[in-house]
Amino acid sequence: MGAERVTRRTGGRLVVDGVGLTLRPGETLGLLGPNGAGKSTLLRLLAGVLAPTSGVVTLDGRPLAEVGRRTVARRVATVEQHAHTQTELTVRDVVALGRIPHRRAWSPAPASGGAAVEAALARTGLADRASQSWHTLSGGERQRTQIARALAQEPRELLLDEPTNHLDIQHQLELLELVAGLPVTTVVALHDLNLAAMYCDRVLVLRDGAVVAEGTPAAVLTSRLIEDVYGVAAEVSLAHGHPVIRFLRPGTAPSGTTAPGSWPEKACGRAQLDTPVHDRTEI
Ligand SMILES: Nc1ncnc2c1ncn2[C@@H]1O[C@H](COP(=O)(O)OP(=O)(O)OP(=O)(O)O)[C@@H](O)[C@H]1O
Repeated sequence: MGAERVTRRTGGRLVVDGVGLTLRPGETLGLLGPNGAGKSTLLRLLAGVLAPTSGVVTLDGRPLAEVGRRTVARRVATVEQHAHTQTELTVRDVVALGRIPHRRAWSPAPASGGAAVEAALARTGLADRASQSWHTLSGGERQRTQIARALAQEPRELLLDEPTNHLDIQHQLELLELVAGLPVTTVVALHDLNLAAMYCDRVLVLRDGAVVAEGTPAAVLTSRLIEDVYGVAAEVSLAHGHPVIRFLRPGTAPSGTTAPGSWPEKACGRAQLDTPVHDRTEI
């Protein structure tokens, strides 16, 4: 899957601005950037749900329009931020929706949902919830059900929009562990830079719809980039080969120093004032 100079204009504004990307088979690419940067829109363009204003999205080097809707529907699974249903469905029913693109016309759905559905339920820890009504699930359980639906589809490309929303820390880690371990090419929009650093092979940072950085988390997630793109001061260190980001409260100096105006300055005197606040550790 790839994108060549993909642009999307909405409401007279460039929401996605000339994005190019080439996904490597099996990799997990993190899509980063502040609110409104264009992450969700780019995911929808990659999924073929939205059409680019200009540029082209490709699957195996062919434009999506040439590949055909049915093939795209089988190959590419998406998990959007907010899933709703008016219908009374069980967890298993929702997960079984993932099989629809694989069904031949007019063939009935298997009564149990089939092996792919059961495997997806088991992988997401929902097997014992399979008969529960979707409407009674917690936010996190709903999120996991959507992931299970995407897995039941047995896609080759998986597009996830902030899948860790609503999940407690254990389930955030488990979900990304699961996603990163799948033999599936994955693009995942994330707000948590530490999770991106832990689980993504590469990250792509968007700002105002345009790519501002792309590469391994260690190469991209520097304190300078975080300050530049998010306007937030951070210290970045390396642990187990990936960056660990510690955000600093506004006006706080890096560890080992003290920001002017904070209490030790008064206690320790003038020397502390000479430490520049912007001199932060960068890997
Ligand atoms: N249908 C629309 N009409 C007008 N503006 C839109 C439309 N869809 C998206 N936008 C705008 O496009 C920009 C990008 O939105 P998008 O949802 O892609 O950003 P995002 O990076 O996913 O944001 P977030 O992190 O907040 O989810 C936003 O400023 C949004 O308001």
